[in-house]
Amino acid sequence: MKKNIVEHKYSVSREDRTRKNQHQSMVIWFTGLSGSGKSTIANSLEKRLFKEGISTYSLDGDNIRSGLSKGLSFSREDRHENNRRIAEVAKLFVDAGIVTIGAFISPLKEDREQAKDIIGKENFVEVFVNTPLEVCEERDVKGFYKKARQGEIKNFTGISAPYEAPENPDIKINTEEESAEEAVERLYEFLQQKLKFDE
Ligand SMILES: Nc1ncnc2c1ncn2[C@@H]1O[C@H](COP(=O)(O)OS(=O)(=O)O)[C@@H](OP(=O)(O)O)[C@H]1O
Ligand SMILES: Nc1ncnc2c1ncn2[C@@H]1O[C@H](COP(=O)(O)OP(=O)(O)O)[C@@H](O)[C@H]1O
Repeated sequence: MKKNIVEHKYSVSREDRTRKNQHQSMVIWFTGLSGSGKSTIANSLEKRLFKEGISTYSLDGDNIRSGLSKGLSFSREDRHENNRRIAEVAKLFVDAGIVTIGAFISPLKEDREQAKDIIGKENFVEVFVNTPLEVCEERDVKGFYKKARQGEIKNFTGISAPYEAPENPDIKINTEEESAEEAVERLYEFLQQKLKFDE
């Protein structure tokens, strides 16, 4: 605890909110290259959970970068800070009793480990969207890969900046082999046990 800051104890706890919601809260953190399918699968998963009455919220790289992380670049240091801020916010959402779905490239193992430490490993589900670079580049949904190859975008993940694949993700999805719908169903099944709340 920092000097001159005294922790405030809240009267309503995470446990109270969990009991009210009748499900556990957690962060489902999607990592993968640009265009791998993170946002597509994360969005469908949120819809699926929401339909079942689960309290959810989505955090997405592009959206966070126009607000909370406005002004941050794609340098190693700024990605680190971006991922740290997201993790701190996600931690608050978990405390609020919400299943928080986040989609960020989060390319470095160290930064994802930092996020796990901030949020708590027991509250963290890591989903690796393992779509090969060639496929992401072929899709080129936003035209960024072409620009990165031409040197118009610097530090582009997979082209001129590293992506360190997770070694032990909770779930791995290869979108060449699995449709978004299939991936969502598999994730939904995996989450059933984790969401369970026993009085
Ligand atoms: N240089 C560079 N490298 C990678 N991505 C870039 C870059 N410049 C802009 N973009 C766009 O920013 C989105 C990724 O932001 P994130 O916050 O998820 O990235 S990170 O976790 O901080 O690495 C990413 O979104 P997605 O395509 O949805 O992954 C890109 O659209
Ligand atoms: N099985 C799949 N799962 C997810 N996305 C897929 C799949 N097959 C093709 N796609 C397409 O790949 C693109 C992925 O884009 P997006 O979800 O924005 O990726 P990211 O958020 O990782 O940048 C979308 O155009 C989507 O329709």
